Amino acid sequence: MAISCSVDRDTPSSIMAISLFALIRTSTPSEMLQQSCSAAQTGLEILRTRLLPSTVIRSACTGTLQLKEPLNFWCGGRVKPSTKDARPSEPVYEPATGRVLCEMFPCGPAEVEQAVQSAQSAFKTWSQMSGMERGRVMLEAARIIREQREEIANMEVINNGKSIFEARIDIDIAWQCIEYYAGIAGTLAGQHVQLPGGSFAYTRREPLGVCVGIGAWNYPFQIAAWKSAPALACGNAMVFKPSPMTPVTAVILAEIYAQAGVPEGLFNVVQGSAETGSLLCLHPGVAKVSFTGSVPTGIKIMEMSAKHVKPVTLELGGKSPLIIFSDCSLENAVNGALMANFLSQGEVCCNGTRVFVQRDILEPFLEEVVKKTRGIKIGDPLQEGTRMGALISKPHLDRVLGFVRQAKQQGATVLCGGEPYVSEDPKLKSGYFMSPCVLSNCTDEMTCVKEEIFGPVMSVLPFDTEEEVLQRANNTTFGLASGVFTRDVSRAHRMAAKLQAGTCFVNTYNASPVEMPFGGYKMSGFGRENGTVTVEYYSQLKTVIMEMGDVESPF
Ligand SMILES: NC(=O)c1ccc[n+]([C@@H]2O[C@H](COP(=O)([O-])OP(=O)(O)OC[C@H]3O[C@@H](n4cnc5c(N)ncnc54)[C@H](O)[C@@H]3O)[C@@H](O)[C@H]2O)c1
Ligand SMILES: C[N+](C)(C)CCCC=O
Repeated sequence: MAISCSVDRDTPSSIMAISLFALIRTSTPSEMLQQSCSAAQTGLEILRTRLLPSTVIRSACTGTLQLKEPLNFWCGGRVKPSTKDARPSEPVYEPATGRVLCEMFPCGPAEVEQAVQSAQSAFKTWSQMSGMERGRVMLEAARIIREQREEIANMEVINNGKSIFEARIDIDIAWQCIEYYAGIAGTLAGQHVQLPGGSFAYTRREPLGVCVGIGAWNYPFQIAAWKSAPALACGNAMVFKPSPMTPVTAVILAEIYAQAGVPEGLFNVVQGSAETGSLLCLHPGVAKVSFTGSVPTGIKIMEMSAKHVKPVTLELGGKSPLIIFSDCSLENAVNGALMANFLSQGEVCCNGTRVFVQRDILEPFLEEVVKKTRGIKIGDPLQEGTRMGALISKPHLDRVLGFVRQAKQQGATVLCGGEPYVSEDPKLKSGYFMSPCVLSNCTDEMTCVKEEIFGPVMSVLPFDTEEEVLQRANNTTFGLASGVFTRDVSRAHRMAAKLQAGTCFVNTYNASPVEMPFGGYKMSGFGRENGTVTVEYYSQLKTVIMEMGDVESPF
């Protein structure tokens, strides 16, 4: 650890102006290679950086980091913001402290054009490589992520607010995803079909071209990996737009791909909000849009993509049911309910926030779940013992607290939490923390039971019979995930078959193996991420028909 946390603890009022480049580059800024992009004449300064070996800073402290480096990335390097026609920068906050971490410069039409051109240029090379060749480069990217796991996880924590414990898992899932699709790249193949008279036909699995990825803020690095890994494995290039609230780690992924040896411009990052995202969706040079975010934005993405008949993948929100039968292991069910509600401060799309509990075990369930929820350690997300960090922003925190207030007004009982959490640590006093909340006496009509809260709020609802709970669980426009706790195997399969959701967790919740497809039913979206099926969403099939004889014509 070249600069340790103790430096800051000794001088708590000082801000260590550590640059992100200091974390990941091998040279000083003056030594940095600065080139103009050969792919697109950007007229902007492209800064090519390389990741540091493990002797560099392994961690930064909460409340110390300031990032100065450009966050846009194309033509193989970070791109300095334009001096003319620049859009005003937007502050990016560190959720645990409320401090400004960096400034994000949104991309306008000119920058989006450059990024798309950069991707188009790289696509020409990448799409002509064999799957094995592509897979080898991706394996190297996965290896670098493993090597830089701690640095990337720290960055994720500082930018997103989740605990370091969880961020490490997110980074692991990201490299596993890239490794998985690296393996699949070499297996991509068409089909050969014999036709009459010695003629034959075959299919070619071809890439789509430049794919756009648009991400949400809850899993910034993981979402960038989930979209880029299958896209790149299939031979596509990508322009990725992270959420404006979490712009930091997608750029690190871009640097890692570059260091691993992808062609310059293969994976690009453009920063910005709705305007930048719209420019990407409407760009005629973009072949596909993969979106993760809310339902209302997903609808707009689909509308915009329709203009050029672009295929879309939509990973949207949810209000998933978790159904706990009285024949379950109560201890596992309580742990499952916590996993289903309080990971990443409850900011998880597939969370099982409608917890249906069979009436005869309602009381012991509530007693245990409240006891364990009260024991969740909230605090500095970079501390090892912390299990709940800060929510993403002050407006989002206020919104989540508003849902709790409204639930009380509508008759729910707050059994624990649901309050702003103020840490004794002075540096966290302006952070966006709240205590995890369990609501009882909920009914299906309450807002807290119907709407996605995207915060640490669990609504508990009693039920009596299997038929009744199935009907209530499916009575929603969402369909992302579902969960069942029972020891009855037949019932488990019956429920899994009848629940209208893209995933059903049985006697667990929020497990996320990269081998398994993830995605929604109903308004939670369509298309899938992870698993072999995702190849279908990032490639197209061409049929080639070969006549070996003469052409028989009726004319
Ligand atoms: N199903 C999944 O895999 C999944 C995963 C994570 C989050 N989510 C969902 O995401 C939501 C929370 O994330 P959020 O608040 O960032 O969502 P959001 O819809 O506000 O934004 C998502 C992304 O879309 C961009 N965007 C916003 N308006 C746009 C427009 N008009 N055109 C193009 N891009 C636009 C944003 O800048 C951001 O990058 C929740 O509903 C959650 O359930 C779903
Ligand atoms: C990795 N999890 C926990 C399954 C979350 C997937 C992304 C949803 O927000």
